[in-house]
Amino acid sequence: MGHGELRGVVALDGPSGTGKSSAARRLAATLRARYLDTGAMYRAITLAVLRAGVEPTDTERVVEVARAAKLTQTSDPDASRTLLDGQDVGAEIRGPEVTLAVSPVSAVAEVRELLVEHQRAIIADALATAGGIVVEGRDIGTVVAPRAELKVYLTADAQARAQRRTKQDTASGRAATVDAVLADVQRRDAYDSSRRVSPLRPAEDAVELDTTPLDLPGVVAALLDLVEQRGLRVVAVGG
Ligand SMILES: Nc1ncnc2c1ncn2[C@@H]1O[C@H](COP(=O)(O)OP(=O)(O)O)[C@@H](O)[C@H]1O
Ligand SMILES: Nc1ccn([C@@H]2O[C@H](COP(=O)(O)OP(=O)(O)O)[C@@H](O)[C@H]2O)c(=O)n1
Repeated sequence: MGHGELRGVVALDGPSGTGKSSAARRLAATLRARYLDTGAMYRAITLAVLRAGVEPTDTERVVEVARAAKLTQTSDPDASRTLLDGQDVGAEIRGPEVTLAVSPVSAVAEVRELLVEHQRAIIADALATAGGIVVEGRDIGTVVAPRAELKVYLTADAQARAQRRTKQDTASGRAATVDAVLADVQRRDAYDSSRRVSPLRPAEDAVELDTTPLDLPGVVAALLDLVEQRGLRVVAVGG
């Protein structure tokens, strides 16, 4: 497999609706690098919990389900797929049931240990085969890849984030009002930031980027600038 133009790990963290997934995917595609959506992995385990009829707050049983689940997360930016027990669950994990239950499931230490180990293996494989990977989530710069070559913490006004999410939900056929989405975004912000294990927060050496006034191409351009400033973009030879 030919190497892309990114050398190393770019860690993108931040709250919901700041543009992590879209920006990370576009950045990775531009640099012919890999892309890892860690939120999709927490969502898939949450789906497994719901399917098993387990309460998201029943820690012991949540851990059992997480251990038994067969999760596959691919890292192709043009076709990022999430498989649970062999089935593509990409659409279902974005639904409201999973969104409502994902924060308590993600707060369980054993669930995080399992997934962090899995994520590190995917990152190691990407570095060996493609040379670079853009990883997005809540704890990438702080826990999953603390030695990432570039860490960016995306922010945006809650109102702007809720508007983006509402538009996205409506476009994918899910009824949503800005008020309801704003309430969900604020609930998850509070839960994810205050949990004991790996709370959402910027790494000390992260660059903060406020995306409120930017459109998506603007965010990607700012990220590309940072990648180039750090000397992480290399010209592919014979790739
Ligand atoms: N800078 C931006 N301006 C406007 N819309 C954006 C911007 N960044 C992302 N979006 C849109 O907002 C929605 C949420 O973005 P997403 O990348 O899923 O955020 P996150 O992964 O941080 O939750 C998507 O529909 C995306 O296209
Ligand atoms: N690295 C990560 C990624 C997601 N998560 C959890 O998973 C949830 C869903 O993440 P996501 O990135 O898919 O959610 P959105 O921001 O796209 O709505 C978050 O609210 C966190 O509770 C986490 O704890 N750690």
